[in-house]
Amino acid sequence: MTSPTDRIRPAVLVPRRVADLVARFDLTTAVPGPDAAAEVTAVASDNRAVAAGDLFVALPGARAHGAAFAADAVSRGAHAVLTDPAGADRLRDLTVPVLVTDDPRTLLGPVAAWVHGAPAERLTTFGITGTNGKTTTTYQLDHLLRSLGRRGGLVGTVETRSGDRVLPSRLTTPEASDLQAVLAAMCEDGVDSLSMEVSSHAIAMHRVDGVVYDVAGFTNLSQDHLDFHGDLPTYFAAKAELFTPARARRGVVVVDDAWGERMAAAATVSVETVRTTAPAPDSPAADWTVSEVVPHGTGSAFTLTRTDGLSLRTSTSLPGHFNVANAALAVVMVLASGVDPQDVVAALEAGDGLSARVPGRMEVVGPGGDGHPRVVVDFAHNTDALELALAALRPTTTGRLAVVFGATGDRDPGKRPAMGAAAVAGADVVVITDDDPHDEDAAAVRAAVRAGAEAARESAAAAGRTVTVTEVAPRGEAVRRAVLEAAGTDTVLVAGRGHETFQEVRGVDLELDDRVEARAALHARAERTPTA
Ligand SMILES: CC(=O)N[C@H]1[C@@H](OP(=O)(O)OP(=O)(O)OC[C@H]2O[C@@H](n3ccc(=O)[nH]c3=O)[C@H](O)[C@@H]2O)O[C@H](CO)[C@@H](O)[C@@H]1O[C@H](C)C(=O)N[C@@H](C)C(=O)N[C@H](CCC(=O)O)C(=O)O
Ligand SMILES: Nc1ncnc2c1ncn2[C@@H]1O[C@H](COP(=O)(O)OP(=O)(O)OP(=O)(O)O)[C@@H](O)[C@H]1O
Repeated sequence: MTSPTDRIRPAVLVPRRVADLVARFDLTTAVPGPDAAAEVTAVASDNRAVAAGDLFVALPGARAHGAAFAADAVSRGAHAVLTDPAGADRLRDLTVPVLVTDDPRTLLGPVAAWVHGAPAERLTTFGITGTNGKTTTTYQLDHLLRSLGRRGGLVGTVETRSGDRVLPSRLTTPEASDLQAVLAAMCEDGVDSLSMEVSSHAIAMHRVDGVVYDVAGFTNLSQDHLDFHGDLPTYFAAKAELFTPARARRGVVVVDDAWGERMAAAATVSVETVRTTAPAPDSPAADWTVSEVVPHGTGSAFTLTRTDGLSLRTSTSLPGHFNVANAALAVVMVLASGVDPQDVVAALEAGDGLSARVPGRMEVVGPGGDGHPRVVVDFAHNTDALELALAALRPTTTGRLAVVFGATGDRDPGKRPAMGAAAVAGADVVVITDDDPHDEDAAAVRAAVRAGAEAARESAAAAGRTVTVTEVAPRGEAVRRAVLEAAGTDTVLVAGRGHETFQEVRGVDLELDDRVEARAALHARAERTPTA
């Protein structure tokens, strides 16, 4: 698990005078005031990540005030502290300059960008938001950019990549100070193009302040993260901010859902729209449409056409129509950045389309055959994604479709019964287990999911469909049983955790990787039936 102290930082740091920082950002100073010679070389907002020469930014938070950690930050070598008036009140005895502003969170990104020499301006930057599809689309984008001969850098839920430096992620979008340091490292590593996920939390928490994306992309919006945003319109509004001049130069919006239409209408930067499904009768025409979608290997081939007739045909190896939408978004974002369409066509041909491997996203860990089920691990952890993942696997499943999944503790309880119902609607065998219980009672979370599943099962039974619903914990055992009990023609979808390698139970990280569990179960099955 990535520790809170792990960071990718540039190796070469340029000192900045604290006095210049004060002047540039209109800061006030508390005793002892900036010593004219004081300099900082980087920025940290967590004391555990402070290196000698840093500016420590002590932020007020929901759980703590960063000022509580300022003395430790100074003992680790921080040259100055930036905080709010409440923080400054607690720091009268510090021996380094204490700089004050009313809302330091909104300055963290711009200050870190200034300290690192505005690294985002030295990269072509692509930022993707949306409830589902951000990770997949960033990998597809990165794949296409590399096929174009670009040197891609990546930031997202799975990992951060700068040249040869790779760091597993703790957050989808890192804290502003860490993000600016990564972008500076990318410049140092010769990266020229950034593909990154921008979560709604990140926008609301100012983590991407200090970046204006060359192209912003929107995948879709459905119920998620309401524990943080409160309601869907507020969640939407956080994402819509990405399509304003403060955050992007232009945008590409998938308008398959009504939220996409709203996003395109709300955008105050120039936006191109992409539609991959049949439009509702009164929908405006999209700038790009997807047609002629046919199965292609494990995924799909499709044609993408602009209203002026420009057209290209390509493919993705990732299963499901939603991955066609992600792929189309990636292509149009690259075109929107100004790359010549002929170069894009050539790169798609050279790079096998958008066939990026995305860890834990529709990842086939057992292809099926020889009497064994197909086993797929996916990150679907909300209702919409679960429905779509099941729908993506149904057409290629000749036997039963089984799903193993759970809901997260301490997060949006409203989605638990809905996920249970979605599983019953899409699968024949439903195995309810644990996701990350966090501090909640895991059995209570399962019971809430089960309530939705049982209600849906009864309705399905009334309509003549038989669905089996069971509850199995711990998760490893649930995966094992589902795989062992499946028939050779079945598909088992293990949903919700994707690439994750730890499960958090009451503050303890337990090792758990669905792909490892699934492979072990397939192995046990092969041992049990050597010539099935
Ligand atoms: C709601 C939210 O996003 N909160 C984030 C926020 O917390 P906070 O402002 O309440 O900060 P806090 O924990 O009270 O700490 C206050 C300050 O003290 C500092 N501190 C704290 C402890 C310590 O020992 N030393 C220290 O210096 C912290 O770095 C912070 O600057 O700032 C913290 C520091 O950066 C984050 O760790 C924390 O993320 C929490 C843990 C989190 O789980 N966030 C999730 C929900 C999130 O952001 N998810 C999205 C993706 C969602 C998705 O699409 O799936 C993401 O982008 O990852
Ligand atoms: N365009 C899409 N529409 C709906 N569902 C999708 C789409 N793309 C992927 N999914 C589903 O959502 C899951 C998460 O996909 P992905 O990791 O690419 O999205 P994400 O936005 O990064 O999610 P998160 O923010 O939760 O990490 C996938 O495992 C898949 O089941």
